[in-house]
Order: sequence, then structure tokens, then C-alpha cells
Amino acid sequence: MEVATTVVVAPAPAADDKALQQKLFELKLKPSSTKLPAPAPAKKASAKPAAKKKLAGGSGGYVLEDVPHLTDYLPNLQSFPNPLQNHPAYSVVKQYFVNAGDTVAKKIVVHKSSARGTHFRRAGPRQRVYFQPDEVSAAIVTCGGLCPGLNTVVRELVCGLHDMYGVTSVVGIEGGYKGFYARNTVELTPRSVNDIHKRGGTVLGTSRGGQDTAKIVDSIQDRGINQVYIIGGDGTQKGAATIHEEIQRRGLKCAVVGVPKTIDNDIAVIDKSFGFDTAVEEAQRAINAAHVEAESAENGVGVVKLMGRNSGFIAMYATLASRDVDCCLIPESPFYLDGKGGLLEFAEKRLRDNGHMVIVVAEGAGQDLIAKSMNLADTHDASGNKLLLDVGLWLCQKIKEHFKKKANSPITLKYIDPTYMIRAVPSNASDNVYCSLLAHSAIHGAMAGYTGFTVAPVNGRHAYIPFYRITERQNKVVITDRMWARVLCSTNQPCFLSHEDVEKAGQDDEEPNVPLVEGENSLVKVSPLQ
Ligand SMILES: Nc1ncnc2c1ncn2[C@@H]1O[C@H](COP(=O)(O)OP(=O)(O)O)[C@@H](O)[C@H]1O
Ligand SMILES: O=P(O)(O)OC[C@H]1O[C@](O)(COP(=O)(O)O)[C@@H](O)[C@@H]1O
Ligand SMILES: [Mg+2]
Repeated sequence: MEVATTVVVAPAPAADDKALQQKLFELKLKPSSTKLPAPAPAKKASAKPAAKKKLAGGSGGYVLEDVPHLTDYLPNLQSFPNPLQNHPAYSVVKQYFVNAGDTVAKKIVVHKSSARGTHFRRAGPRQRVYFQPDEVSAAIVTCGGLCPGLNTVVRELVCGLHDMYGVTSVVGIEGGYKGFYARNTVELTPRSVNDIHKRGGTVLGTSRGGQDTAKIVDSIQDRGINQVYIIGGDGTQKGAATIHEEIQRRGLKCAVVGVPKTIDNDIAVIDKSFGFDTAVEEAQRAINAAHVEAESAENGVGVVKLMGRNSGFIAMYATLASRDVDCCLIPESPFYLDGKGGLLEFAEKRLRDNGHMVIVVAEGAGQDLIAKSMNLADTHDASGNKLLLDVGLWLCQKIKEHFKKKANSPITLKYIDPTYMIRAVPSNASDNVYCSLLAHSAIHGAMAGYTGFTVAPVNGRHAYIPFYRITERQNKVVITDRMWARVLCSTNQPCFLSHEDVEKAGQDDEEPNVPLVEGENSLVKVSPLQ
């Protein structure tokens, strides 16, 4: 059985041992022995808190950050040959099952002397499964804000379970987490979900707040659900982690699988989230409209607000894709309005030079500036997310006030806020394919007995990632990285930052999603060319 073989730390030479010890130290774990602790006794709920990290080491500084398996706490669980081996669609594929030891590297850009580093378990079908098809009772829930592709994931989970594994019992939980205990379930069949990928939103409904772990697990237990697919963003994945811990504590045979959803692309580790490409594409239409309006008026200014609470990826990619943008403002890069090097001085220059300009602003940008100027206290939504002040309206007002004071330069300003229009559209072709692969990877993992994981591509390969990796920090634009430099190059906007700000940003930045070779991503520490 593959699980038992992979959790054992392979004996490594002394130098490699050192690297592993260092890695374990960085992960704040006690490197007590070369073997992971023995699995907990079967069925009976353990009083001990669930083990958070499951690590295995190998040579050359290799570390596998593994995901839990049902046999970790139910060691006598029976396994069965994977029914896919008899499936006509897959019988012709040369190597359909992934190798038991396959893992996906977190970093792929390395030096010849680099340690092999962190890896995640590769997603995909296994030779043996831990559920008989007629034993599976699956549930799907969607939580948090809308995002293009939610329906596609739901559809592909239902059809994938049915078509690949012959699973017929799948229900949808309506209205997000609270639906587990406040609403009835809806039966999902390949027929009932056939067309849903063509619609925006989620056919299951969604919500914020109302996450009561004990009540949710009671509902899972009472309904006899043994596979839960939870589609949602960072908040949702935190909720999924607590649900998994409670399920493990009660000793239930139930796989908990997270499918990461975020239009803002703010989930760490993963390459990107579904719906992001669609959002960037849709944002182009708004930027284009703003540009047409601005170009057609005397001193025309177009302001477009895009989503991105704490992470400005949509604004950054939409700006790069469009080429019509004169200034892109994101939460990660502070800016200021007045004085030398400020936004208003830049706007004056752009209007003088080009006669028009387009500003793209992410919803989370400039929040400190607005709060300061309005003296407002923080408020939060039902999930605990900070409610943002409308940076778009505020910015338009400031620009208008500024140019009103200048007698000879009247401007025509048009403000476009397409945010809810963008997230309501159905997913585009590439996101649809992505959603299908995600759903299939999720199903293969659950059928193989893995649990307590989020599935997503890491460096182009689908992997099973422990929940804590996804929830411990948010993915943000690294403003000392080359991608942000490309934006600044493309718009020729001011960088607004002092040398100290850049240095501070460099220190604050955690490892960016795109692995970078040490020293290569810094604008301040430029090393000579080799
Ligand atoms: N720290 C947390 N622990 C448990 N549940 C959470 C946590 N944060 C959010 N949730 C729940 O997850 C669901 C979605 O969270 P939300 O932040 O609204 O959206 P998203 O998952 O898209 O980030 C909500 O029902 C919320 O109550
Ligand atoms: O008005 P709502 O539904 O609370 O959603 C607004 C928020 O939802 C988002 O689109 C996505 O946020 P989540 O990923 O947390 O669901 C944010 O960009 C935006 O601030
Ligand atoms: Mg969120």
C-alpha cells in the first residue's frame, strides 16, 4: 500500500540529514526520529488534537509535505483495485495510474547546489482505492464570493464520480457552510448538472459566515456522507481544515477535499485559481470601454475598479494584457496623490502629453489613505473579512477636485465599476478545462483515501496540498518581483515608493508563488551579470 511506504523517512547521508533537520526546524517541528508517529487506533475518536504536518524526508534535502490519509486513523481500512483499470476510456492509456512515490516540486527554478526542497504528493488515480463505488455518498458545497467556474467544478465532480468510478449518490449542500444544518440537500446527477457550466454563479448557492464545525460534522455523520468536496477561497479552506480535524477526531471514514476558488488569485502555493483567466479577460472589456470614452473626450480620464481585496493580480494582469492603461494601483503598492511624484502630478503630465488617460485600481488599493482622509473605523462582513471603502469613487472625487482648481484644464472623467459583472460570467474555455482537471484530481484523491487536502496545480502539475499550506498566508503581488516591474515598464507610471519602502517590501515578501532564484527578483540588490 503506497501510503505506508511514503510516510517513512528514507535514510539519508549525513549532509542530507542536515538539510532535513534545517527544513524541519524551519517548519517548527521537532525532528525526533526518522519515522513518523504510528497511526492512531481505529474508529475511537482520539482526544489528541489532529497532527498538523506529515513530513517525509529524502536525499539531497528532499522534503515531502504529505497530506493525511484515512488509514492514518483507521489503519484497518480495506482497499480495493481501482475500477478505472477496467474502464474502456482509460485502458488504452499507457500509464494511467500515477506512481505511488510521485511528488511535485514546490520550486522548479534551482541552482546546481540547491537542496531539492519541498514537494507535494502528485494528484491522480491510484492502483487501489478505499471506497467501493456503491458505498460512496458524496456531498458538494460552494462557499464565499462568486467566481466564474463554480458550476463547472460542480458539474465535473458529479460527472467524474459517476463516469469514472460509478458513484451514483451525490448531493449538493445549498447556501454554503450553513446549508449543512439549515437547508435540505439537493440530489445531483449527470443529467441535472448537464448544462450548468454555461451559467454564471453557483447552482448550489453560497454564503459568508455561519460556519459551525460541530453542527456541520453532525450533519455529515447523520446523513452518512463519506466524501465532502468543499469549493471555496481562503476562508472556506480554513473551515474545511477544522471540519477535517473534527471528522478525524470522531474517527469517521469521510474524506474532506478542498477545491480552491478565488477570483482574486489570493491563495498561496497554487499556480493560479480557476476563474482568474475569465476575470482578466472580462476586465479587458471594461478597460477598453474606459479607454474609448477617455480618448473621445477632451482631457478624458477613465477610472476602472477591479476586484482584489488584498491581492492586485486581476488589476496587474488586466493592465499588462490591455496596454491601454496609464496607471495601475494595487493593494500591495502604496501610492499617494499630492506633491512631487504623486498620482495627480502624473495625471497632469499624461493629459498634457496624450490628452487622455486610463487608471485601473484594485478594490483594496489605497485603503489606508481613504480611511485617514475620512476617519472611519473598520467594519467586517459575516465571514470576518474587512469591508472595503470604495477606492474608485474616492479616487474620482479627488481627481475631479484637483482639476477643478486648475482653471485651464477641465477634464471629463468616467468611472466604471464592473466588479460584480465580472464575477457573474460563466468561465471561459481555458478555465473550463482547468475546472475539469481540478475536479478529477479531487475525486482521484478522495477515492484513494486521501483527506484533509486542497487540490491544485503547482508548477503546472496537479498536487495534493495540506490545508495549512493554503491557509497560513495569502498570495500577493510581490512588488520587488519582475512581474510588477513589467507593469511599471508598460504603463510608465511612477513607482510611488521610496528606496526604504522597496527595501521593506522586499523583507516582508514571503516566497512568491513563482519560484525565483535567490537575488533575481530584487530590484534593489542587482548582482552583476555572469
Ligand atoms: N478562519 C475560519 N475558520 C473557519 N471558517 C471560516 C474561517 N474564515 C471563513 N470561514 C468560513 O468560510 C466561508 C467562506 O469564507 P469567506 O471568507 O466568506 O470566503 P472565501 O472562502 O471565498 O474566502 C464562510 O462560511 C466563513 O464563515
Ligand atoms: O460583496 P461580497 O459578496 O461580500 O463580495 C465582495 C468580495 O468578494 C470577492 O470577489 C472575492 O472574495 P472571496 O474570495 O473572499 O470570496 C472580493 O474581491 C470582494 O471584495
Ligand atoms: Mg477570501
